[in-house]
Amino acid sequence: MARINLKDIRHAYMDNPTSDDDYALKRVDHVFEDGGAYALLGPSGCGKTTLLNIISGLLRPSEGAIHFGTVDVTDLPTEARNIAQVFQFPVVYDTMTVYDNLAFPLRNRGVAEDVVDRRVREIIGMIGLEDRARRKAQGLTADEKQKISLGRGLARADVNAILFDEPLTVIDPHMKWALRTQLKELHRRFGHTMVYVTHDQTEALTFADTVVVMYEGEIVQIGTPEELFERPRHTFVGYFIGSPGMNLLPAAMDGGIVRIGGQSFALPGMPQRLSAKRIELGIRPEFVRLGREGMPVSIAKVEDVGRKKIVHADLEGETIAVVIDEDSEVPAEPCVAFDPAHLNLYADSWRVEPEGRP
Ligand SMILES: Nc1ncnc2c1ncn2[C@@H]1O[C@H](COP(=O)(O)OP(=O)(O)OP(=O)(O)O)[C@@H](O)[C@H]1O
Repeated sequence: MARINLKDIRHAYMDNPTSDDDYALKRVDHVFEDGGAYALLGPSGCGKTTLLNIISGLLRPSEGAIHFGTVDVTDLPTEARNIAQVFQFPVVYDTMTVYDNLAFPLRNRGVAEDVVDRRVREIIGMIGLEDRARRKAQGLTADEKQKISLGRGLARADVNAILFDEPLTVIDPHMKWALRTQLKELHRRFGHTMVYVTHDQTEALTFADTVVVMYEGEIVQIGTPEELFERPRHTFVGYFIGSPGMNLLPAAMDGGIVRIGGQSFALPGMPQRLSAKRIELGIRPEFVRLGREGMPVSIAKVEDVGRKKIVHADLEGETIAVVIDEDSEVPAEPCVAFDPAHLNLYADSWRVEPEGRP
């Protein structure tokens, strides 16, 4: 296992990049701690796979260096980095049995056959393929083959890190949940450094202790699932995490007072003035109260989503989402009020950090 240190990494796929926009990765300076479970989360094209390929050695960064522990691996090929990788689509030996596929990475390293057997049995149980152990991979479903790929990635105990690139794409939704839980359990037991790429927030938030959110080639926030929910550092995180995402309302600020429409909010720890082109007030739909007091709204739509309802309303020309319990009623003359403890202020998309508070 190893601590992975990405030192001032930038990457451009084109020759002679000139502006920031020419870089698929603008600048990444970050440490993945030894034994941590990390998710790289972000929309398509934000640079997740580029970053993962730099860690695995499939790609050499245009600038910067990468260290595994104390070793500079920037110029080392993948084979020399001692990592396991699981890709989006199955990589299995069709003519080998499920058992031999899982044993392969261990036998390849000369691990004693009794240790191989113990480990392979453990992994086969974990991926739920006990009854297929002696069958050739050929003829298995894509779903089953991907479980073999996952199992192969987990087989060796002595790797520096295990890298997963959207590994559950071909797995059916029910099994996804089970495998994610097992991966987490495995992480707890063996303590591998794991980096897991996904564009699915549920996958990221349930798998990882720390989520690295990427947007347009940059890391916009690194935090626990709670931090990303409570205090999104960037409006993109507010919008991307949560279902529905955070409400962002155009605001003005003067003398430390934030205004939206006719309403004023005194937020503790805010500067007196902000020199930003765009100021927004962010509040999660879960922290908006719908009742008879506050700012009047008109209701556009009410969605029933199981145990909750999502109310979409119009507040002074802006659409706002509110989450209420399924048995709550929408009042005749509805108003919204914001829980001040959960208000976030954004200047040009970045959170204004209150002085003396997190
Ligand atoms: N081989 C390549 N040559 C040129 N541009 C590339 C190459 N690979 C990726 N890119 C570009 O780099 C940017 C980042 O791509 P990357 O695949 O890292 O994003 P991603 O977040 O992993 O997206 P996805 O989830 O769709 O795989 C994108 O604009 C993409 O078009």
